[in-house]
Amino acid sequence: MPSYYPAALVKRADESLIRALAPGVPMRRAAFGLAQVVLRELRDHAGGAVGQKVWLVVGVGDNGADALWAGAFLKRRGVDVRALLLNPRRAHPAGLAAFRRAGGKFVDDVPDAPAPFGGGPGRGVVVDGVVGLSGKGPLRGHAAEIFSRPSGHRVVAVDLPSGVDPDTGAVAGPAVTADVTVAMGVFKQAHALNPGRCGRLELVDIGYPEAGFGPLGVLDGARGLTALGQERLAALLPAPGPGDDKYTQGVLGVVAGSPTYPGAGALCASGALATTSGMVRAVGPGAKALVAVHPELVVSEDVESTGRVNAWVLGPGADESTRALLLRALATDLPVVADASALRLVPDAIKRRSAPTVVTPHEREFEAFAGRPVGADRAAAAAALATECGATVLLKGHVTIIAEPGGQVLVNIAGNSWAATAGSGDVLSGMIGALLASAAAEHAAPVAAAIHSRAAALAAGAEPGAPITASALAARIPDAIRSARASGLARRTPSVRAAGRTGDGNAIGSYP
Ligand SMILES: NC(=O)C1=CN([C@@H]2O[C@H](COP(=O)(O)OP(=O)(O)OC[C@H]3O[C@@H](n4cnc5c(N)ncnc54)[C@H](OP(=O)(O)O)[C@@H]3O)[C@@H](O)[C@H]2O)[C@@H](O)CC1
Ligand SMILES: Nc1ncnc2c1ncn2[C@@H]1O[C@H](COP(=O)(O)OP(=O)(O)O)[C@@H](O)[C@H]1O
Repeated sequence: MPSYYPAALVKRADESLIRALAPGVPMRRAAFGLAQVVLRELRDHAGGAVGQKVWLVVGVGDNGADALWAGAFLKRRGVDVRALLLNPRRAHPAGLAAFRRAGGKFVDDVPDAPAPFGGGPGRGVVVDGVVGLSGKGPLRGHAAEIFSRPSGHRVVAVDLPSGVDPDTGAVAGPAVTADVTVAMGVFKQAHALNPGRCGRLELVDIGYPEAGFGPLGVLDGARGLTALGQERLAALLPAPGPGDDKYTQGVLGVVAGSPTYPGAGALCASGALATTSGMVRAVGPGAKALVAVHPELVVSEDVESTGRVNAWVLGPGADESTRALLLRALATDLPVVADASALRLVPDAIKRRSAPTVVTPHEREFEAFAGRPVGADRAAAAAALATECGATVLLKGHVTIIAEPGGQVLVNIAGNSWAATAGSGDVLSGMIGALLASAAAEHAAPVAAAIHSRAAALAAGAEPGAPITASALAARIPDAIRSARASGLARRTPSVRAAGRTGDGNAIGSYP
């Protein structure tokens, strides 16, 4: 079951839900859930709810109606709620009537909170009810003006931050940056693809059956993006058993580092060594320098004289002197991770492969390798390249997209940005390689990405964290694996109502 759905499917599912329940029931549940979140925000950031201010910025659709119904609930709880109707003639009639009946007031603007922007009196909540599932393009007119200036209030988005594309998460102009986004019923793709605009995620149960969508049908078998979750991650992490030795867990060959870039090779090897208790072989002109840093590596001169390996990592820190070696490894029928210099030096040989291949570009490498920029729809761009090349494409970033050649797309939401440091990609490719050589080969890329983000968080330390090096990240891989295995074992299946973004935001799923 995916966890993040395309908007068109959710609209159809909402229609089925309305038919299955009494009309208005899903929306009243949505509004009640929204009101609860706003009350919590007021208590946490404005010192209480009674008498505190909430501004509803209301568009013309059901998203605005959610805001108005929530405003009516809040008014009855003693909150001072005011609605700004962006288009008064087209505002949702029933929502408007409910808000009026509750004694809500109407305003023409949202005043800024008194400076400084600390918590306490004067600071309220602005509810973004401009657009939700049917939103297209940037915010316009008055809505653009309101949400473009930092008002000092907390911003709570209804379902989706307006101005953010519901399916791609792309922003093409003015858009809401929410502190909290209250998703109705199910998460949409933008919740995974643009966490920076969504802020904290809350999910409201509007009546979908908890154990799936069978009775409603519409979302059954749907494609979207699905959270990997702690239990799944823990289950996918390999661990040696009583019958294992260093060979049976998978042997990885690494062609990384060179006289020009010795450091990248060392970092790649550190990622690989920390992710498997099997064996890592270093091959090529950079190998001798690597063994000086990592004595566990088994070194050889070239691909032919290397003992048996189960997978290759090719490219981090490689230079022109490794080209022939890269081509020989690519010519084998073993699984390969092609990263960094390999993508630049031997792109055609990578694209020609029929054996399992993972390419791991960041956006600039993607453009050079694919011959076109990533564009606004990162998931679709990665999916298209994966289909074209018949390879797994791991597009790096805060949200890492992992697209499989068969159309499945996996997503890892880092949850923190400390991994944005030189060399951390080299560590990642080593990690993927180690898993690709192991029994966990099928999910090597998303599992490695999830552990990589977790290791970065551990290296950065407790909030608010501190800058890390790629070496520090690699040093925390064992802790990341240990904690992932432990929390997966401890965690029970979360209920829909309790679910929010998972701590590390790891997701695995498919793209239409
Ligand atoms: N039905 C239910 O029971 C439930 C519904 N739910 C809620 O309904 C929401 C979906 O509501 P919705 O489909 O009515 O559309 P919505 O997103 O409010 O857009 C309205 C109109 O705005 C316009 N517009 C588009 N882009 C724009 C822009 N950039 N700037 C300005 N205007 C723009 C465009 O109209 P147009 O201008 O094209 O005429 C569009 O049709 C969903 O997200 C959830 O919150 C939940 O409570 C669950 C139960
Ligand atoms: N803003 C960010 N938040 C979280 N992770 C990030 C961010 N930017 C980059 N990363 C991660 O850091 C790593 C950087 O890889 P890459 O760009 O190849 O660096 P290098 O080439 O220096 O090793 C990738 O795993 C990527 O997903």
